[in-house]
Amino acid sequence: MRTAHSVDAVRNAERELMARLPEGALMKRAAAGLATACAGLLKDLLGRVYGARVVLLVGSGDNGGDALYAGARLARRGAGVRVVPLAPGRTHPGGLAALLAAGGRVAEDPFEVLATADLVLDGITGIGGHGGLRPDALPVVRAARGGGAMVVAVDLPSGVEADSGEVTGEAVRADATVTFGTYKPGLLIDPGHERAGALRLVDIGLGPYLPSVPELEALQHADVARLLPVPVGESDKYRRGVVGVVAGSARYPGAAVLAVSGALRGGAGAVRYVGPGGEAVLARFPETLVHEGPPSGAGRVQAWAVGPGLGDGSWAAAAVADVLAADVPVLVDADGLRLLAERTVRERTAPTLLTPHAGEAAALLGVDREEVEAGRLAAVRELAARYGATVLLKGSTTLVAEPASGSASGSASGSASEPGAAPPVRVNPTGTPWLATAGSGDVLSGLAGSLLAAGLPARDAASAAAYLHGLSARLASRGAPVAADDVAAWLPEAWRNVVG
Ligand SMILES: NC(=O)C1=CN([C@@H]2O[C@H](COP(=O)(O)OP(=O)(O)OC[C@H]3O[C@@H](n4cnc5c(N)ncnc54)[C@H](OP(=O)(O)O)[C@@H]3O)[C@@H](O)[C@H]2O)[C@@H](O)CC1
Ligand SMILES: Nc1ncnc2c1ncn2[C@@H]1O[C@H](COP(=O)(O)OP(=O)(O)O)[C@@H](O)[C@H]1O
Ligand SMILES: [K+]
Repeated sequence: MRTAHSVDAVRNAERELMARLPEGALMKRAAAGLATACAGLLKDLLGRVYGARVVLLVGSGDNGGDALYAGARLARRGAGVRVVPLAPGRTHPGGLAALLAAGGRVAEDPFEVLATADLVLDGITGIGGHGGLRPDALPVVRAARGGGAMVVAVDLPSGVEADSGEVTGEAVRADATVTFGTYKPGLLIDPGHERAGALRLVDIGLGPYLPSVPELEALQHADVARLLPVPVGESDKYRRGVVGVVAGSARYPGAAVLAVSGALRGGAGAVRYVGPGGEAVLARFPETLVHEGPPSGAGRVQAWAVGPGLGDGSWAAAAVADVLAADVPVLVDADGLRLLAERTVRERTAPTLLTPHAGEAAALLGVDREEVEAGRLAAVRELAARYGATVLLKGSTTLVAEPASGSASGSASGSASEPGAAPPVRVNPTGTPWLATAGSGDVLSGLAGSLLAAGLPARDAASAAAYLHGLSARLASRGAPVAADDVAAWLPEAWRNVVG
C-alpha cells in the first residue's frame, strides 16, 4: 500500500529526526537519493552521466537546497551543471557553495542553457510553496519544457499544493518526481498527480516519526486481493450475497443492463433487478432475477445499488425512498443522488455508499463543479462528513472517504484510525481517461453493490470496485477507446489479474 502524509506530519517528523542528526544531514540524504535517481535517468537517456547537461531551477527554500546538493553530486560525476536562481540573494548558501566547489556554475543566460539541457531539476518550491508558480518563474519553466529536456521535480512539481494537489494558475509538468520520506497527497490527486510524472520515493529515515494513520492510502494488487470475496465449499448463492439493482427507465434501459453487468461480475451469488428495464436486462442476462413491484417486495437482498439512469419520475423517487428504508447496505448513484435527503441518509443505521461524479458532488454540496474538481480531497471529506456516509468521488482521480467513526452508524469499516477520527481517504491508482465514457459509472455501481452484498464494508467495497473497474478499463483499452460494455466484459480478467 502506498501512503501519503500531510505537510504538517512531514514537518513534525523532520523536526524529531533532525534533533537526532548532525545539521544538514537530512538534506544531504535527500540530495543523495535525488542524485542517484537523476544519474539513473541520465544513463537511460544518454548512456552516461559524464558530459550530461543539467540545469537546476532553484527557488529560495530548502527545495532549492536539495537540487543544489544533488547538482553538486552530478557535477562530481562529470555532468555540466548550471544553476538558474529564481530568487537571487536568497539561494540556499550551503547548497550553492557545494555546487560551485564541485565545478557547477551559475547560468549567464538561463534560456540558452535550457535550450540544450538534457535534464532540468525543478527545485523552485516543494512542500513550502503556495499559490502556484509566480510570474517570474513562468518563462523559465516554459523554456525548460520547450527545450525538450527531461524535467525532474524535486519532492513535488513546483506550483502543486502539497496537501491537496490543487494548482492555481500554472505548475511545473514533470516527467518524474523524486519525493522524500513519504508521498504527499498532492502527488496522488489530480490535478497535481498529472503534473508529477513517474513517482519515486527516497527513504530518508522519516518513517518511524510519521503518524501511523496517513492522510491518504492507495491500495495495490495484494491489498485488493485480500479484500475480494472467495466462495468456499459451503457457499450457496444466498451466502455469497444477493445484490439488488434499481436502475434504468423507459428512456435509459441501457443503464439497467450496464449496472447488472457490473453486478454479475462482483462476487455476489445472485443479482435481482427491479425497475422498468426488466425486458432489456433479461434479453442480455437471463440469469438475472427480475421483479416488477417496489424494491421492498423483491425478496431477499443483502445490499442495494440504486440510481443509474432512473430519471426523476415518481416511481424513481419512491424506489429510492423504499431502498433507503431497508436495513441493509445501500449504494446510491447518479439520479438516485438527486432524490436523496441528507437527513434520511444520516439517520440510516446500515451503511450507505454515495458514488457521485464531480458535478453530482457539487450539487450535493451546493458549490460549483470546478471547485470540486480543483479540491477533490476537501470535497469528498466534506460530503462524507455531511451525509455520515461513505463517499466515492469519481473522475480523473477517484477518492473514497469515510466519515469519522460515530458520525454514521453502520458505515465503519475496520480501520486502524484513532477513535473518532476518519480513517485515511483512499485514492484509486488504476484507471484511464478512456473510462470517461457514457455508462461506465453504471458498471461501477453494480460492481460495488455486488461487493457490498458479498459482505465487504462500504469503504472496502468502494475501493476494491474502483480498483477492478479502472484495471478492467486499462486491460480492455490498451490505448484504444473503450465502451462501458467492454469495461464490464473485462472485469473477470481484472479480477484474475489481481488475485493471480
Ligand atoms: N521536511 C523534510 O522532511 C525535508 C525537506 N526537504 C526539502 O525541503 C523542502 C521544503 O523546504 P522549505 O520549507 O524551505 O520550502 P520550499 O518548498 O523550498 O519553498 C518555500 C520557499 O519558497 C518561497 N515560495 C513560496 N511559495 C512560492 C511560490 N509559489 N513561488 C516561488 N516561491 C515561493 C518561500 O519564500 P517567499 O518568497 O514566499 O518569502 C519560501 O522561501 C521540501 O519540499 C524538500 O524538498 C529535504 O531537504 C529533507 C527533508
Ligand atoms: N478523466 C478521467 N480519468 C479517469 N477516469 C475517469 C475520468 N473521467 C471519468 N472517469 C471515470 O469514468 C467513470 C464515469 O462514471 P460516470 O461519471 O458516472 O459516467 P456515466 O454516468 O456515464 O456512467 C467513473 O468511474 C469515473 O471515475
Ligand atoms: K519542486
